[in-house]
Amino acid sequence: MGKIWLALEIGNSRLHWALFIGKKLYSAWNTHYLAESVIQQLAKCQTLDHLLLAISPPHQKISRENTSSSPPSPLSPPPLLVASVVPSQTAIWQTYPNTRVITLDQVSLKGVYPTLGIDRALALWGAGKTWGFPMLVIDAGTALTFTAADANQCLVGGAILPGLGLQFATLGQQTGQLPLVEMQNFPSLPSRFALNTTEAIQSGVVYTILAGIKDFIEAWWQLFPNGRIAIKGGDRTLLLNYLQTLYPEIAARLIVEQNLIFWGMREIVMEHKE
Ligand SMILES: Nc1ncnc2c1ncn2[C@@H]1O[C@H](COP(=O)(O)OP(=O)(O)O)[C@@H](O)[C@H]1O
Ligand SMILES: CC(C)(COP(=O)(O)O)[C@@H](O)C(=O)NCCC(=O)O
Ligand SMILES: [K+]
Repeated sequence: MGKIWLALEIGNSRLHWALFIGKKLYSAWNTHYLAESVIQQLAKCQTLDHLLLAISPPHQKISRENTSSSPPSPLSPPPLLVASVVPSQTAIWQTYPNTRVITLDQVSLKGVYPTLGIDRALALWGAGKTWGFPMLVIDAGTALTFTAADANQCLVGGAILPGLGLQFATLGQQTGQLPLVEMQNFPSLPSRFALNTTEAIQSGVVYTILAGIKDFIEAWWQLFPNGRIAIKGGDRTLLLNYLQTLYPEIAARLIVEQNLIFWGMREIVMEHKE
């Protein structure tokens, strides 16, 4: 049985977790940020199951059937590999006794610039190494990002804009009269020319994000006709459903994979295998 390790992607909205056993991704899940007190407790967990319980989302216990019949041996804290774009959170996670923060210099992507988000670099690296370069990654997260690399695994570049949730939140919070629109997983698209405020907000945000995605994808295919595209992030399913309605030929060519960053982290672990 391979070495157990935990991967943690710290995004601006929430935490994304993965439990690896060797190079096998065993389980992946999301949680809110954890309180500092909870993080300090993690170091005291005596078994893996206790640790997993502490970092499980409410009502969903992440566990690993004990393959061994023997009682769980006292746990030395498993390695925790952290990729974070939230410096204040990164600092808190340093208190965990066996933390390894992944930094841009550890990602073998070429041509990166110093402030490139580690999440963008790792997702692109994970997608490219899994499905091949040239690769464009769309991350529908707190921010919606486009990040691309060419056939030589060299950064082509990308773009950053407010994600779906951020756009709705900004309209609701920064205006006097607009409601805070929650985007449940609406099966149907709003009317483009809406006749009520809520639908007008949905239309404005959704159609422009979809048009932007289409525009960047067409520009990508102009540059790299055989370029691949992968999409991750909390809004990926919602946006994919809409793309399937509006631009089915584009939707059909998207690789939908939430765990791109974890594939990128695994590449790094395997590259540096002692
Ligand atoms: N359970 C959820 N909690 C938070 N955001 C969610 C959730 N489900 C979907 N989302 C959507 O996903 C977006 C956050 O995407 P995610 O990839 O989780 O963020 P990040 O990696 O930036 O923290 C939010 O803007 C929101 O629209
Ligand atoms: C753009 C991001 C905030 C996206 O993060 P997320 O939406 O996943 O929380 C993150 O990639 C970041 O902090 N980037 C640094 C700037 C750059 O990539 O150029
Ligand atoms: K993200």
